[in-house]
Amino acid sequence: MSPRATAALEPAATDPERIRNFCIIAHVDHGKSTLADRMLQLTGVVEERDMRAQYLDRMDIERERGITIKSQAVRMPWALAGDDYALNMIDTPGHVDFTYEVSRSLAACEGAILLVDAAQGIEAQTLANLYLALENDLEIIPVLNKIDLPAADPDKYAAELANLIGGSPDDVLRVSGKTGAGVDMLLDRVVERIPAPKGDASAPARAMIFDSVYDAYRGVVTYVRMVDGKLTPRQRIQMMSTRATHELLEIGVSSPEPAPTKGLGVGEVGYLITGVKDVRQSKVGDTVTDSVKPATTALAGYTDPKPMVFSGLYPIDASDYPELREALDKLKLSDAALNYEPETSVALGFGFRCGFLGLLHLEIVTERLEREFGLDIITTAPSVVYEVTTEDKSTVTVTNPSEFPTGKVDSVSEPIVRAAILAPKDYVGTIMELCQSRRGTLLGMDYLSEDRVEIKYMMPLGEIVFDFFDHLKSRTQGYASLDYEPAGEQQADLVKVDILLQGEQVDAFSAIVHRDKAYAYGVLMTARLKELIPRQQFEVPVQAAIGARIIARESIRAMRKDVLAKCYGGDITRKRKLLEKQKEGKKRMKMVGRVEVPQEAFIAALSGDTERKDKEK
Ligand SMILES: Nc1nc2c(ncn2[C@@H]2O[C@H](COP(=O)(O)OP(=O)(O)OP(=O)(O)O)[C@@H](O)[C@H]2O)c(=O)[nH]1
Repeated sequence: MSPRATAALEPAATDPERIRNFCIIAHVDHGKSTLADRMLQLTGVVEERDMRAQYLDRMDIERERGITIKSQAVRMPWALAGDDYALNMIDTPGHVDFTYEVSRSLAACEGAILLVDAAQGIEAQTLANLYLALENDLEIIPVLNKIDLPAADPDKYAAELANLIGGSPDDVLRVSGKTGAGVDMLLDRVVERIPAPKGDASAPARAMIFDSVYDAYRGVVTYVRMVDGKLTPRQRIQMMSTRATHELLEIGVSSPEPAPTKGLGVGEVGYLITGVKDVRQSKVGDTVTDSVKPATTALAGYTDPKPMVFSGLYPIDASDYPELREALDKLKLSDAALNYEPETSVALGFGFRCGFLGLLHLEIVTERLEREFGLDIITTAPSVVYEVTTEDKSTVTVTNPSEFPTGKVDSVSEPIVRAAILAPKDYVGTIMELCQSRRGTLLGMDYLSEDRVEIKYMMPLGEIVFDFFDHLKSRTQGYASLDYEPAGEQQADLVKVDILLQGEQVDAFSAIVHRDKAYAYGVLMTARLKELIPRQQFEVPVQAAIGARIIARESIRAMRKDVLAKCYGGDITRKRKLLEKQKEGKKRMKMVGRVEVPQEAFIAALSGDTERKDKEK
C-alpha cells in the first residue's frame, strides 16, 4: 500500500469535483486485470494478504480462462497534492463477443486508460475499443504495459500509439502491472486528465444502470452511475422504462467487496439491491429515478444486444431435459443476452434453440452448463440468422437450417460484418487468401507502422463464426488479431443441404451454405456418417441433397448383426444376458426411418470439424 492511499470519502456526500470515473480498455491479454489488481493494492482497498490474482474476475470460469466476462466497478481512494479523491474504476471485457458490455461501461465514465502490451503493440480490439471510447467523448490516457518483459519495445510502440491518437510519444505512460512500476503515476494522471463528472445535485434522482448481476444470496445486484440527485437506503425507486417501483434495500459501493453506504450522490458509481430476482427487471440501459419525485426524461439508453449466432443445445441423456431447462432459466437470470426456446430434433430429441452474441459466448454458456449444473450436452453446428423470401414474397427468419422453407425460394439474405484484421505485413498474402476463400470483399488496408497492417474486409458472418479465427491464428503463427462489427445484410446464393439416411432427412445435419460449397459439405458429411453409423441388416444409402437433387451419396453395406453368434454352447442364461444387453443398447438408438443410429454417432458427426478444414488444407 502506498502512502498516497487515503481515507475513503463518503459516497453520499462527495463533491463531484473529487470524483474520477474511468475504465481500462485493451486488447485481450494485454493485462487489464493485472493492472487493476495493482491499483487495488496500491490504493489500499485490498490488503496484501487478501490479494489474489485477477481479484475482480469473480467467476471461476473467468479466472481459469483468464478472461473477464462481466464488468465490475470498484471505488478506490487516492490523494494528489493534498486533496483526497475517489476513483471509480470499471473493468471491461476485451473479447469481441462482449463489445456491448464495453460500450455500457464506457457510458458510465469520463475517461479511459488505453492499455497496450509493450511487446505486442496495437491489436484489433485496441482499435475497436478506442473508437468506442472516442464515440463516447472520453478522455484517453495512452499507456504501455508489461515494460518489464525482455521483449518489450516501448519506444517503438509509444510512437505507434502517438501516431494513432495524436500527441507526443512522451505522453505515453509506461507501466508494469506485474511489478507495479509506474502505476502510481498512472493514478495521478487519471486525477489530472480525466474530467470530473457533471450533474445537478438538486434535480430529481437519475441513475443509469450499466450492469446487473444475479447473486444467489442477494438477488439482483444492479450497478449504476448516478447522474443527477441522490439515492438513499429505503427510498422507493422507479425503473423509468417499465414504471415498476421497488424499495431500495441496500445501496453502496464496491471497494471491491460490497460496502453499504448512506447513499450515492452526483457522479458516483455503485450498486443497488431491491430484492428482485430476475436481471430482466433491472434492465441494463434503463434509468433509475425516485418514485415520489420522478425525473421527466430518461437518460439515453443502450440498444439491446442482439443474438448473432444460434445453436441447438441438447442433453446427451434425454432424461436431463428438465434439468437443462432449469439450468438455462438460472443462467438467464445473470445473462440477459442469452436467448432460448424449446425445439425438437429427430436425431437428438428434445432440446433448446439458443441465441448467443458470438462463439465465445456459446462456449462459455455450454461450459457453465456442464460445470455448474453437471449437464452433458451436445451443441449443433452454429448458424447465423437468414432472411428467406419465398416466391410468394413472404419472408421467413431462419435461425435453424431445418426451418428453411421447402418451396421455391426467391432470395436469401445473410448478415455481413465489417472485419478488421491486424497483423505483421508478412502475413498479408495468406490473410487475404483466407478472407477470399470465405467470400470476403477487401475494403482497404492501412499501415499503422512500418510493419503492422490493418486489413479491412466485408465478410458474411456465417463464414466467420465457425473456425475462421482458428485458421487466422494458425496461418499467422498467432500474430493476427480480429475484430468485427455488424454491417447489415446482403443477398447471396445460399442453399440448404440436407442429409438423408435411407431417404429420411436427418434434421441436425442440415446446413445453409453457399452454393459453391454445397458439394464439399455433402461429400464430407456423407463420408463421415458412413464411417460412424454401424451396418444394419439392409443396405442404407446416405445422401446429401439440395431440395430433391442428390449431390453426394455413400452407402452403408448390409450386415446381419447376430449377437448370439458368440454363444456356441447351449447356455440359455448367457444367451438371455446378451439379448438383454442388446436391448439396453437399443434404448440409446435413435430411429431415422428404419435405420437405427446410436446417439454417439450423431454426436461424433456433429463435433467433427466443418468442411473447411478439409478444403483448406
Ligand atoms: N510480464 C508481465 N506480464 C503481465 C503484465 N501484466 C499482465 N501480464 C500477464 O499477461 C497475461 C494477461 O493478463 P490479464 O491481466 O489477464 O489480461 P486482461 O487484459 O485482463 O485479459 P482479459 O481479462 O481476457 O481481457 C497474464 O498472464 C498476466 O500475468 C506485466 O506488466 N508484465
